[in-house]
Amino acid sequence: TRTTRPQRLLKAVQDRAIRGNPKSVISVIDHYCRNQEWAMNVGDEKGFILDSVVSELNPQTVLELGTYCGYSAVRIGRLLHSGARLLTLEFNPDYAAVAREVISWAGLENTVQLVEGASGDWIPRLREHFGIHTFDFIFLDHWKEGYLADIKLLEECRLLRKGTVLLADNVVCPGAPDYLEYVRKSPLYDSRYFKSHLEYTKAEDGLEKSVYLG
Ligand SMILES: O=C(NCCNC(=O)c1cc(-c2ccc(F)cc2)cc(O)c1O)c1cc(O)ncn1
Ligand SMILES: [Mg+2]
Repeated sequence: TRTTRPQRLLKAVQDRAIRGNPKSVISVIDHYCRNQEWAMNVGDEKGFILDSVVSELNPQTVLELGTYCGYSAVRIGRLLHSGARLLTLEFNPDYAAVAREVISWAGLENTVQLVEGASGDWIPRLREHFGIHTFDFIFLDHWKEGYLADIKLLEECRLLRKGTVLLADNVVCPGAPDYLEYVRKSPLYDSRYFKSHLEYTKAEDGLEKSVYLG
């Protein structure tokens, strides 16, 4: 049977990227998705904004919702200082299998931990299962319809603290209107939109950065 898009992306990484070199994994994926086959990675343009938010924050505990092929896990993981950890949740087992290989090829298996399952099931168990108190940084890039429910769950589970930064991908395309309305209206958040483009295209998209005020 035919290979899947994530499997073809992984083959490009294994054929073309340097093992243990996150920068080369990122550039191979971006070149492949721009020139051969589009894929829903956050990409280089929005990735540059993601990099600047992470670098400025220098977080110790990071949560990513929606791993897909592991591109943003590698982007974030490469910037974390020793001792810092990224926990990334992926529901789709086929995506998770590819992402584990991409994260390992980048040499980030000790920094990035991939957990398979639904975010709604895992969020209430993160504290007792992984000994996490609160997150410094959260990147939302999974089901767009799930963004709002999941941040409300994170609030309920007291996994946010004063100053926790949430960065949400695709708030314009495909869009997350209920999430945007909530973070922009709620007194619990200070929110700002970073205008950009849908990965590897000219269509508008952007990232919403929301600081939890607690
Ligand atoms: O779809 C699941 N995850 C991907 C979420 N991400 C996206 O959907 C996504 C989509 C797009 C996108 C934009 C324009 C377009 F024309 C087509 C797709 C871009 C992005 O940057 C994304 O991040 C999923 C499945 C499942 O069974 N269980 C849990 N999650
Ligand atoms: Mg996305």
